[in-house]
Amino acid sequence: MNTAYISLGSNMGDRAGYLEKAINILSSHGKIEVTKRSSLYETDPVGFTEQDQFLNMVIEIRTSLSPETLLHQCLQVEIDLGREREFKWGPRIIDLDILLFNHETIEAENLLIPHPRMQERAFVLIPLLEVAPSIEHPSFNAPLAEFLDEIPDKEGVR
Ligand SMILES: Nc1nc2nc(S)n(CCO)c2c(=O)[nH]1
Repeated sequence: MNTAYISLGSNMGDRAGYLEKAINILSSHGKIEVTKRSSLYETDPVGFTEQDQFLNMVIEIRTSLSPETLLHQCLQVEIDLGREREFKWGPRIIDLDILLFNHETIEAENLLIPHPRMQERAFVLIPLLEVAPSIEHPSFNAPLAEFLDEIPDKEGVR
C-alpha cells in the first residue's frame, strides 16, 4: 500500500464545491482511500498574479495504484469537473498536483515526484504540514518545515 499527498486548488466558480467534488470522486475510486485532509486556505495567486484568489488544500491518500495510474486518475477528475486549460498559469476550476508518493523520486516525461516547486510554495507547504508536520523532502532528506521558513510570501496564505 502506498501513501501519497495531493495538492488541490481552485480559483473559479464555486471553489469549495469543486474541491469537495474532487475529493469525493477520488474517494469513490475503489483503490484510493482519502485518509487525511487539511483545512481550506485562501491564498494569493503566485506565478501569474493577475487572477482571482485561490482556495488550496492538501489531502493524504492510501492507494494501491502506481504513480502513473494515480496521475491519470487526477487528470480524469479535472476532466470530469470540466476543467479547460486555456493557458498554463491561468485560472482554473480545479487543479490537482501529486506532491509526494511514498519517499520515492520519479522523473518521467509527464510526471515529476516530488513536485518540483512544492518547497517554494507556501500555498502547498502550509496545508501539507498541517496533515504531515514532520514530512521530509525525499531528494533533500530534510524536513519540509525548514523550507517554509525560507518562503517570503507566507502571509499570502490565510
Ligand atoms: N495561490 C496559488 N497560486 C497559484 N498559481 C498557480 S499557477 N496555481 C495552480 C497550481 O499550480 C496556484 C494555486 O493553486 N494557488
